Amino acid sequence: MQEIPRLVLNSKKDELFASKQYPKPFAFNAEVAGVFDDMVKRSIPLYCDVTTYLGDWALDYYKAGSHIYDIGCSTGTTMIHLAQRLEKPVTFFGVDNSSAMIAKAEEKLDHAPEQHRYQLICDDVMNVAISNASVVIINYTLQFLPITQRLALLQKIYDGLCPGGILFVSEKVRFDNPQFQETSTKIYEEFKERQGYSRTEIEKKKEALDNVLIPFTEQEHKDFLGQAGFSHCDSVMKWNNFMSLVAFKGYS
Ligand SMILES: Nc1ncnc2c1ncn2[C@@H]1O[C@H](C[S@+](CC[C@H]([NH3+])C(=O)[O-])CC(=O)[O-])[C@@H](O)[C@H]1O
Ligand SMILES: O=C(O)C(=O)Cc1ccccc1
Repeated sequence: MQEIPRLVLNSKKDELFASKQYPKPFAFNAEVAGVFDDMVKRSIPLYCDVTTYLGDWALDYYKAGSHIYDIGCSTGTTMIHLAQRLEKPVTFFGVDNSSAMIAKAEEKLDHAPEQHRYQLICDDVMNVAISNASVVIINYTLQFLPITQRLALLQKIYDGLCPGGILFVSEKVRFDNPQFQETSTKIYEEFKERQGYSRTEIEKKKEALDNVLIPFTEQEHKDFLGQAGFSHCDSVMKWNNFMSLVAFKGYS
């Protein structure tokens, strides 16, 4: 059994929405990149657990010499974590359209293990070719893409995966039932308060994210993954309104 390394998280404290100047609408600019590691750790329930857990899945499905894509790689936390755990050599592709995030990822990858190759691509994922992939990760990123692009992206990922490869998807999700949606929102906001965010910070970020982060329901994710061609998919982790799914590309 493998020891799990600690995640490399190093940013300033996120106090963006406590200040007068904050990104509205929300954008992945230099200010956000500068506090991002703290922001995700305190805003996404089980963020560290999900990241180490996807490593457990990757270990079972990755192939030597294949490509591993992290779509919406932000500051490179997932890539460096995987790189530390995968022994056979692979090529990592970190894709993000925020130059501020890519700059942070470059710094983090300075200390990455040497058996792998790393390529950071600063571009919209819709412009990036995907090929020879054994594992593709898209964590908390599909939710920021225009809904009209989401199926096309999943199809492109499917086409770029080798048979037997997996896609690991994590997202904030919405509940169909309005009462469940209301309760889960309340529970999520209490989670944020326990993480040290004030009511004002929570409200201001919520406004900034309106129409920027558009969550699907669990069923919508499963439908889209099926339509994209995946032979099966399942939810593998869920906390209230955040979840992870794994989709498998079959051999036929
Ligand atoms: N069209 C796009 N093309 C490329 N990148 C994009 C696009 N839209 C948004 N992004 C990028 O997707 C990332 C989403 S954050 C991912 C966290 C990471 N996965 C993590 O597990 O640490 C999630 C969050 O902040 O909630 C940002 O860095 C955007 O710049
Ligand atoms: O959905 C929210 O309210 C969040 O705060 C999630 C989030 C985390 C990091 C960047 C953007 C959104």
